[in-house]
Amino acid sequence: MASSTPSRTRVRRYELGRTLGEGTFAKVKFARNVETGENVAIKILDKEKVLKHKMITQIKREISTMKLIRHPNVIRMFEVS
Ligand SMILES: Nc1ncnc2c1ncn2[C@@H]1O[C@H](COP(=O)(O)OP(=O)(O)OP(=O)(O)O)[C@@H](O)[C@H]1O
Repeated sequence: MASSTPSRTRVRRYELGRTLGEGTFAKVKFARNVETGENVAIKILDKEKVLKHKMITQIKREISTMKLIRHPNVIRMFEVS
């Protein structure tokens, strides 16, 4: 029997859901880890915009900072790829 559930876009082990917000260089989407069932926000960078505005160094710095922060009032970054 055919399933009526629409197929969802997958990024590695994450199943993408609705868009939560958009910034200048990225879109943030709701996502679900299909292995653990955990819900997360996934940030997808627009590579062309990042390169055009020479933002790579700043973005790498933001990633390094986020990796260091562990605070109950700050979002936790799980992985970067
Ligand atoms: N962890 C998150 N959970 C839910 N929504 C989020 C999360 N992170 C970002 N968003 C939403 O996505 C939007 C875009 O986030 P992003 O970090 O790309 O840009 P920004 O820092 O808000 O803006 P800019 O990059 O233009 O300075 C945010 O404004 C927010 O609405």
